[in-house]
Amino acid sequence: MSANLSPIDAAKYAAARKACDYVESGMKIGLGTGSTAAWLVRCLAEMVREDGLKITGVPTSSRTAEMAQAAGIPITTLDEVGRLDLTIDGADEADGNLTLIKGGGGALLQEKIVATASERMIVIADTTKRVETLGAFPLPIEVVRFGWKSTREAVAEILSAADVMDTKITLREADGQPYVTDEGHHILDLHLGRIGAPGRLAQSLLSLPGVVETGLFIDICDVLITGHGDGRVEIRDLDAGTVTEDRVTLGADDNIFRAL
Ligand SMILES: O=C[C@H](O)[C@H](O)[C@H](O)COP(=O)(O)O
Repeated sequence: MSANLSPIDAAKYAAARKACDYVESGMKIGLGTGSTAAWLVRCLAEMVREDGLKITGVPTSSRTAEMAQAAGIPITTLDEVGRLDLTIDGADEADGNLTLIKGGGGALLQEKIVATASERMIVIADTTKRVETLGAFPLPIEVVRFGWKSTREAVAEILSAADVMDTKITLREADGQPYVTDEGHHILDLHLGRIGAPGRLAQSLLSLPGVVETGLFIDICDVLITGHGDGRVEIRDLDAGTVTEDRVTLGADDNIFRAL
């Protein structure tokens, strides 16, 4: 390999590079947020620069917007384009039905809006994200700042009756302060251990007025591309009902590694 990528970064890169096979000139693409999505932005930027790929990106966070802009990917807003061809994003966990936990990076609300405005959503991940049952990763929920403590109490009540293993709730912080999302909300992280019924839990949480959105993505993701550190990728396509394997060459793309 041309750069000293850790196996986890190589896996993320492999998944992101494979996802680029689904991108065609002229497409409007939702650009995800996080360290895996950052690889996608680098790969797409390279295709724009070197292959003349013509795409318009709709970023799912201010961080991704800055990165895409700096990398030379033309970006616009969701309101400008309305509907997208494809969104490619990372995830914190994905189960066999491609139900996801997202929001580890705090961008779940914009990510869900962009993904649901897309014809297709592809999730790119390393193998650590693939789980049998969701819930080992704390479930982020975005809550309105006003009265967030009351919302936390109401969430605790819901959890006490839910099919989960643990019920601890923490307010996400950044630099010792409550974290504020791009949309001006707080995030509560729900440490549940195991989520037995994701759909029911999401519905109950969304019934609370202070809860804006949950990090549970249900029936949104169409394709999961899981990358391995040696360049192997597994492509699980729900629509096609197929699981296929492929390999991404690591090290052939010097420019992308130099751009790190
Ligand atoms: O809010 C952040 C997003 O949902 C990310 O896509 C998710 O946290 C995965 O991030 P990473 O690729 O850095 O593990």
